[in-house]
Amino acid sequence: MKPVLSTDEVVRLEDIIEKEGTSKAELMELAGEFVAQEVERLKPRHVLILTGFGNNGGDGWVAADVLSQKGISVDVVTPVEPDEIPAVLARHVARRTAARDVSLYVGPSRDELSALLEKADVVVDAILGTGFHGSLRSPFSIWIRTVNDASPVVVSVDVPSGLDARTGHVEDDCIRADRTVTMLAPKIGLYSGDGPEYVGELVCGELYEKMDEVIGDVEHAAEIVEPADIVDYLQHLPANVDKYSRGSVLVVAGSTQYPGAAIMAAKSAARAGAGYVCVAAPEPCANIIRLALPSIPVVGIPYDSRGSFGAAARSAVCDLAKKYSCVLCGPGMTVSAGGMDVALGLLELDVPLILDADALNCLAKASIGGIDQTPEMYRREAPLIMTPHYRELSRLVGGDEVSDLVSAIDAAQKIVWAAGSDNLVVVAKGPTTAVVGVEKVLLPMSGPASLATAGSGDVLAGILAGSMALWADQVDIWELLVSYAVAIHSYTGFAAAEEYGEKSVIATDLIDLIGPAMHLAGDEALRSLGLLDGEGA
Ligand SMILES: NC(=O)C1=CN([C@@H]2O[C@H](COP(=O)(O)OP(=O)(O)OC[C@H]3O[C@@H](n4cnc5c(N)ncnc54)[C@H](O)[C@@H]3O)[C@@H](O)[C@H]2O)[C@H](O)CC1
Ligand SMILES: [K+]
Repeated sequence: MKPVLSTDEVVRLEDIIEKEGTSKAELMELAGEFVAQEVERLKPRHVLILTGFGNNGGDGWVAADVLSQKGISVDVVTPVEPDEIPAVLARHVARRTAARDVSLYVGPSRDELSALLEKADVVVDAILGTGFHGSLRSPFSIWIRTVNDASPVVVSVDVPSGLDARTGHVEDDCIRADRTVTMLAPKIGLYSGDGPEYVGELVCGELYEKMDEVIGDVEHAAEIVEPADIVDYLQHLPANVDKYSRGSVLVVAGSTQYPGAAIMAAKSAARAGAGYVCVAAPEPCANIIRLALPSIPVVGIPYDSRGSFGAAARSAVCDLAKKYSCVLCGPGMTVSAGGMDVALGLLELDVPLILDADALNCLAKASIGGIDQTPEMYRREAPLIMTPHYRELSRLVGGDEVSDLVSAIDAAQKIVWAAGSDNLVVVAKGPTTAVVGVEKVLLPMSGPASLATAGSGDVLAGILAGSMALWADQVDIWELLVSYAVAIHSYTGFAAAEEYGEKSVIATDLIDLIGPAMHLAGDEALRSLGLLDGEGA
């Protein structure tokens, strides 16, 4: 797994590295050399480097120096003369570079900048890095707009200028990078909010050769889950399995209004590997589900006047639930008094439980001021996975704004820290999904935008349930198994987009692609471990 840091932790890491004997000036030299190396790979004849007032600019000045010494023609744009640059380290490297064979442009007009952009093969954006917050001031606001209008090939240093590296928020404009070369470790803002839209391809220059020895000394905002990390869950089934040893899932879901959600979740659980799946649904919609899923038994449950779970549903569901390896509750069940009772009843049982969709909305309704204010409601021994999207997550914590990855992680941590259990995981679903446990925040591979379609969450919940049933006995870190399920869901999105077209994917398409998605994930894992060459087995 690859660590992702907050900007505060990057500063702490730099201090630790300095204590170990590598100064910040040396880090800037290494950063600039790394940028130059990445730019050189694009084989430019003419490079334009835009620098700011701070150390991000310093990295750009070093890159200018290195590239010019390699015989590449380099123009450097700076807001002030090198002697007037306020940041000490950046001023030092700017003075040095200015004395070399580079062309300097101090505070160019918009037209002058446009002319420089026109002759550049590659533009290096070293205007603003982790020190940038708030709204853009002149001249950078104008520079950034001019660059984006010209749309050249852009390599951003550390962070695309204009992006707040703490949150991923873009207030005004932001450089649209083709590639972002980030230093030491990726910053959380590159994955949050507007970040993914501007970052382009992300490359990390670790710079410090003994990174492994120091990276554990700082807190990680999150960790990226790589294909090799989930390889354990991609193994073949042992030859001696039977349908019970593969694990069983009870899907507590559906209503007259939404029988389809129960159908999609149950079928996905079966496709994800569970040996036996059963649906418990309000009686009036049970037959529709039976017709759609001939291989899956459906138990009719007492219902209310709207065709949702009714007053007697709790005991019927809980009696059944005890017999399964894992229970998924929520898809399509609507928010009703009976549904609320069912969700609260399942929380009291000693069975691995996934709460999704309306089960979470029921929970939010049953608590005052957020579930984190009443952790006893969900404190339990058996594993509990909650899978809210950002809006459901906001409701769960009493209405806090959840609008991006950073605020989603904060909200999810409130929930898991209140209970303090290793067996509790919140999957904060969004453009970048975070898997949040007490100790770890994992970022599994994100899927394509095609996954943002109605019913996609029901498929994910089913994949998660099927995976839990199959692997429950062998799990060390629940966050990792959950990340595996999220990654498989992402792969179904890529496979479906390829087959049906990006905009045309509907949730039911994803279900039959769960198997192929596992193959894709398996191939990728083996390839990254060096056990598979080329396009696949
Ligand atoms: N961490 C590392 O691995 C290394 C990082 N390096 C680079 O240093 C920058 C961070 O440098 P810093 O000087 O702290 O900040 P910036 O260069 O990002 O910018 C500060 C500069 O920006 C101006 N500014 C701030 N807000 C605004 C605004 N709203 N509008 C306009 N201008 C603004 C302000 O004047 C400040 O002076 C990091 O990103 C890396 O690229 C090192 O090189 C070594 C390794
Ligand atoms: K930058």
